[in-house]
Amino acid sequence: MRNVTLSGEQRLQQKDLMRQGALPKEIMDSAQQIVDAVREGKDAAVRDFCLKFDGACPKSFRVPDEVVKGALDMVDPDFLESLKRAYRQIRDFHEREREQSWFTTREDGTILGVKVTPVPSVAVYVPGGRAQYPSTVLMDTVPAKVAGVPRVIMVTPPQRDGSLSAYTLAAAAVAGVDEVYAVGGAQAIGAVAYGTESIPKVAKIVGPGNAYVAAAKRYVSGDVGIDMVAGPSEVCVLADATAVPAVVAADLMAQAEHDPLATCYLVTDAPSLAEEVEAAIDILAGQSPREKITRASLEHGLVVSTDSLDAAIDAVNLIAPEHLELHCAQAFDLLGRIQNAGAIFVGPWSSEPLGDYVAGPNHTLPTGGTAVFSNPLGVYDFQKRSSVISYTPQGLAADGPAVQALAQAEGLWAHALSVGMRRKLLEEKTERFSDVTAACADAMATAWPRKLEEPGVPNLEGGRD
Ligand SMILES: NC(=O)c1ccc[n+]([C@@H]2O[C@H](COP(=O)([O-])OP(=O)(O)OC[C@H]3O[C@@H](n4cnc5c(N)ncnc54)[C@H](O)[C@@H]3O)[C@@H](O)[C@H]2O)c1
Ligand SMILES: N[C@H](CO)Cc1c[nH]c[nH+]1
Ligand SMILES: [Zn+2]
Repeated sequence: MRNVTLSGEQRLQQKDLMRQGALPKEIMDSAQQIVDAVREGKDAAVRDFCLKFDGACPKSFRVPDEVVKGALDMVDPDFLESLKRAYRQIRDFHEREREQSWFTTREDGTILGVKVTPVPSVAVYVPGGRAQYPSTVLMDTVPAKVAGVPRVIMVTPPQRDGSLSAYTLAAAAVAGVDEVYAVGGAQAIGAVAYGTESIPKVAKIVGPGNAYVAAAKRYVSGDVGIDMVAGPSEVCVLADATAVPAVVAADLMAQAEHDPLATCYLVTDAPSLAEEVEAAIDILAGQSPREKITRASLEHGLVVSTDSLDAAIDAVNLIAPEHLELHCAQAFDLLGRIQNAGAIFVGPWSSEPLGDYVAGPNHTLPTGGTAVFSNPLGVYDFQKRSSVISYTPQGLAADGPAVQALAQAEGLWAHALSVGMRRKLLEEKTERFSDVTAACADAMATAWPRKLEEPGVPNLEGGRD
């Protein structure tokens, strides 16, 4: 790992962060080319990329429903029991996020509110390149189902033999995915963003993936909704002298083993901790079947050593990691000072993999510094809000003059007319909207009922003239 040592008033700078997670330009370019080719060439293009990047392509991208359900009988009972435990806890957590429609009635009878509607169709991306992710099937699908999304389709890359993992399919059956397609990478994102002969276009794409998937999602956003940039995994451990080096090492390695582009940070004000953690990593990584990926990732990891907890916390907030672990005495007391992190694991017992699998909060989280403005995937990502506005004649009479004055200031005559015409109908004691002729005759007078006073001219360089 690289080392940055800060002392006194020194603080971590953006230039100290290599930001592997922030999607390199070559990957953005490559993802764009793949998406454009799929938009143009549809199934045939998807098939070419599938063969090129996954080494195999199934005859049909759609996985028959009976194959999905059949996977439940193929997997180990212990796995299935654990999967169902995870499902229940994820569901319980996300039920709390569901937003309800609400309405309020003013004294004049006017009703205002918010109508909540599920997104009509979503594609959940489930990664499947360097590992299988049945846990991500649950994390992506449960909030969609809690929100009431009527069509949830899942896309995930085929394995080298063109099949899908029984674990992943069993998770799709437990979570209630409506349709499964064996297609992954940027080509899957292009396919569900624009549609092909056999893969449907959806309204929104969610879920994590490697840098190609994240880059493709960013590229198609706008033409289709996306949740966030959830790219290669990240963890930041904030540790003081109470931290146990081997435990910190295991937690860094737990994210490093996802992807050579995963990024690990250790931020500490304890003088010898970093060396002890690195020594523990050396021993432990040698035993991992994923040693190569783990070491490749840790090579660009960063250790930030500080001589104060304040500088350490500032560094964490600048990093804005996907996952933050607080290995500190009185860890809960630090929570209020953490501004930027996708998920915060408080205290030494809160192993990040608990959050990956079973705790309940979502493990699809913002990466590459986007935790400064993004949220964990949640039910809110699958719900849209429409404002509801229903006026009574009394409400119109009360608010109408303000609308007309504001419309007049904006020079929007018909806006004022729209309200003025209704006021005229009220004045004439008729609520018959079909009888507008009389109101029209008086339209100008009603639209600009009173000349506004000319305002002064603001001096844009400061002060008032
Ligand atoms: N941020 C989160 O919430 C979160 C959650 C879970 C996993 N993850 C991350 O998801 C990722 C999973 O990655 P993965 O690779 O295992 O699976 P993946 O499904 O994301 O990516 C595999 C696909 O990438 C494409 N690909 C591979 N090499 C390519 C190349 N050179 N050019 C173009 N396309 C190429 C292929 O189409 C392949 O099917 C990891 O980075 C992991 O850290 C993130
Ligand atoms: N740590 C990943 C999010 O960055 C989620 C995950 C799934 N399985 C194991 N881990
Ligand atoms: Zn993980």
